[in-house]
Amino acid sequence: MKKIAILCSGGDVSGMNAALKRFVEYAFDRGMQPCFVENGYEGLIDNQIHEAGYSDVAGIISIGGTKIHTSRSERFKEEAYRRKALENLRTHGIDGLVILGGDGSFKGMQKLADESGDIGFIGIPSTIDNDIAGTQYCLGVDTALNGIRVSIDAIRDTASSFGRAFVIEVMGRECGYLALVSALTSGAEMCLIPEIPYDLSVYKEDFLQQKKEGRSYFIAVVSEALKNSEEISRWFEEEIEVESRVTVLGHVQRGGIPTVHDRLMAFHFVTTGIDALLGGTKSAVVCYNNGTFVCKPIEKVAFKKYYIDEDLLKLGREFESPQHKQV
Ligand SMILES: Nc1ncnc2c1ncn2[C@@H]1O[C@H](COP(=O)(O)OP(=O)(O)O)[C@@H](O)[C@H]1O
Ligand SMILES: O=P(O)(O)OC[C@H]1O[C@](O)(COP(=O)(O)O)[C@@H](O)[C@@H]1O
Repeated sequence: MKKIAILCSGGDVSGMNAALKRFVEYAFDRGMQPCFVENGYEGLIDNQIHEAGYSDVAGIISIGGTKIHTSRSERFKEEAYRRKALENLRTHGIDGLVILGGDGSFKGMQKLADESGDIGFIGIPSTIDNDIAGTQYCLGVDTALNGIRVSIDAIRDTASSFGRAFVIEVMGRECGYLALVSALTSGAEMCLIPEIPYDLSVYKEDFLQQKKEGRSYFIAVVSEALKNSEEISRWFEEEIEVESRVTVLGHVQRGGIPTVHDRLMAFHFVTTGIDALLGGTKSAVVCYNNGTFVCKPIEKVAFKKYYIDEDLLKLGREFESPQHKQV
């Protein structure tokens, strides 16, 4: 292998820049020329490909987002545009491509790999949603969770001062992982995610009892997938008789200084990915499980449903059982 490239696709995450830095430095270490594809699959189609050097990655490790930009590309779903993308890779003499993205990006990568034959493709799970089957961890999740924690801690200050209920809507697309872990680690009273059926009448009995015992405020964390934040807020006002506000955390969850954990994970993901390309892998996704990084075929990753770990779900189910917490 002489030349390898990297691109970012789908939602950006904090830690992508650390991955770019490792990519450039490790490619040079292994005697290859690293290249950047700007702007995800859109840039691949439009030939936004250039060689990268040490100066391109100097000072970016502590910055969120991605220096080479990302995109969601409708054109890439059409074979004619993917043919153009492959032509561009060949023109630049690129033997391997590393793709930082989520399962959508990997589905696109699979098509590209099937249509290519000679170029190697490696996916690195990168999404704050942590919703990719086959890997326990996706790059960016730790930074997102820590950002959410800071927001919920701050909301608790005003919630307790006013004696209000706050319904905090957390991202995750169809997956409740971010909401569940955030609710558990911020000491929320309520957690609603698509993976756990809930019964508001059980919450009602518990919350009214807690109110009697002196609780004056509530924190509810709800997954964006349920699309019911306003409804839950009204429920607090009407059924629990406590003033309520909704906070949609939104895209603040996608930014911020990458945590140490995400920087380190970026290094391991990229190292494993480049080693796999050098070992002749033509198409795979780097997965992290129980402390180990391994490459798995895309079909075991992108086309399977992700399930939240059962131990976490068990903890999540405890939100609905009456706890009569004292404040
Ligand atoms: N079935 C598919 N075939 C080809 N390309 C796809 C497919 N699904 C997604 N992609 C490409 O991957 C990009 C990123 O996917 P998306 O689902 O938006 O984000 P993520 O990779 O984070 O899940 C899409 O904009 C599209 O270009
Ligand atoms: O930034 P956009 O395009 O509005 O998309 C929002 C979605 O992107 C995410 O932040 C991340 O999703 P992906 O990593 O799968 O792209 C989701 O949690 C959210 O639903």
